[in-house]
Amino acid sequence: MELTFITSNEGKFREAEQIAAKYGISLKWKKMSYLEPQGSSLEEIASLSAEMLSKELKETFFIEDSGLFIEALKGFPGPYSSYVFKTIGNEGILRLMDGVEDRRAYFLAVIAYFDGSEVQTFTGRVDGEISTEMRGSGGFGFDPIFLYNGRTFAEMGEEKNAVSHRRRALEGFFTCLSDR
Ligand SMILES: O=c1nc[nH]c2c1ncn2[C@H]1C[C@H](O)[C@@H](COP(=O)(O)OP(=O)(O)OP(=O)(O)O)O1
Ligand SMILES: [Mg+2]
Repeated sequence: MELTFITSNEGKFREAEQIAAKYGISLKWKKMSYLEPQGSSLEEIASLSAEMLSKELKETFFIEDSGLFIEALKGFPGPYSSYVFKTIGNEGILRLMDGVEDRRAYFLAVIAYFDGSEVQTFTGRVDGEISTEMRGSGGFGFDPIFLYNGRTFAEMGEEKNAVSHRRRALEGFFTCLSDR
């Protein structure tokens, strides 16, 4: 089975491709950015984005909206993670967290799948902590500052795919497809 994944983010695509292969699914990368409406939750943003794209494209596809949510910062950067990463980046987040005791954070990924007639969403979450310094060279985005069981996602390499928010969201998606 082949599915089209629409994203401008190569890191997301590479990880999704590796995870899909474990389910015997191949992914076609439609590399493009798309309008992301402002929204209060990733679920809302992902489903609205997929609805808008479905009017434009006459094919089935899925997208993913994801983000880093930091408890001490009341969920920031959350739905604004892409913009925050491109502006202040990991260094900026570490500065905001300088001296903050509560390091709890989680990643969320929401897959929105358009099957030709409707949009369905699948959510994955992984809990961790914000490190006090950047560590590791693997992965992408906020991986160097996201600690999971003592290692950053950037230090975990492929092991990240076994526990990440992306793995958990895709697992729900692929399981639902196989039950159809
Ligand atoms: O596993 C991850 N490890 C580290 N950082 C991550 C991860 N997953 C999302 N992130 C961060 C970076 C990204 O820029 C933002 C998602 O923003 P998001 O709008 O979903 O993605 P994007 O703009 O990079 O690509 P696109 O919208 O074309 O799919 O959150
Ligand atoms: Mg985006």
